[in-house]
Amino acid sequence: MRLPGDRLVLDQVNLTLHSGEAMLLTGPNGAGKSTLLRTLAGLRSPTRGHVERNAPIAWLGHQDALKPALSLSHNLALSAQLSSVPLARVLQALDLAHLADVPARLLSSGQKRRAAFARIMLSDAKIWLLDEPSVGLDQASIARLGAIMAEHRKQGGALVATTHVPLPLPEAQTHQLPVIAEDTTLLDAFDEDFPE
Ligand SMILES: Nc1ncnc2c1ncn2[C@@H]1O[C@H](COP(=O)(O)OP(=O)(O)OP(=O)(O)O)[C@@H](O)[C@H]1O
Repeated sequence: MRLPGDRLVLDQVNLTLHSGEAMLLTGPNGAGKSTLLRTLAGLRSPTRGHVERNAPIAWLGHQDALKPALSLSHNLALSAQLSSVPLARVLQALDLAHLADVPARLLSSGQKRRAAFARIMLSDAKIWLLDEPSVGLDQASIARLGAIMAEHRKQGGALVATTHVPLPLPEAQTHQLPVIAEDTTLLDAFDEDFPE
């Protein structure tokens, strides 16, 4: 994968994920974990090669995408309306039920992260693509996330997660990405993204 500035971040990546499986993308800052995940999601096209997806995907990015003035349950209302999973069950699984009527602006960062994860659970998608899902979560919440991800796999789902910390994902494949590009090429990328 080449980014603006002719920056090579991913080279010779070959991954396969089956139903029930999980994959962790690891590597240092800047190695290309998010870029690979965005490519898997179809948010970016690979310079060479291709991605085959044969099931719907749900995407958890770095932004929690909550409207500050709306309550947690209002923020999730549209996803809940389209979902086959009851919102109450999702809120309970994420220990968010007691916060349903609280405006999102009053939630802590870990609570916001769990709220963003609620959308994933409500998506009905078979493939979950999770960019650093545990950021801001305490140990109990990470364990809860582990149980939710295990249940998703048990139901035939699959997931790919980027992470800098160990996640409770038994029998997950780990794909470690190396840093390929020098950071100095970023300046060229900047010029290309924002021409004068
Ligand atoms: N649109 C872009 N244009 C140019 N370079 C980019 C662009 N997006 C990302 N990069 C560069 O590509 C490299 C990989 O970025 P990416 O965000 O995928 O890394 P990462 O492994 O997820 O890092 P982190 O662990 O810090 O989240 C970085 O050096 C980044 O600066």
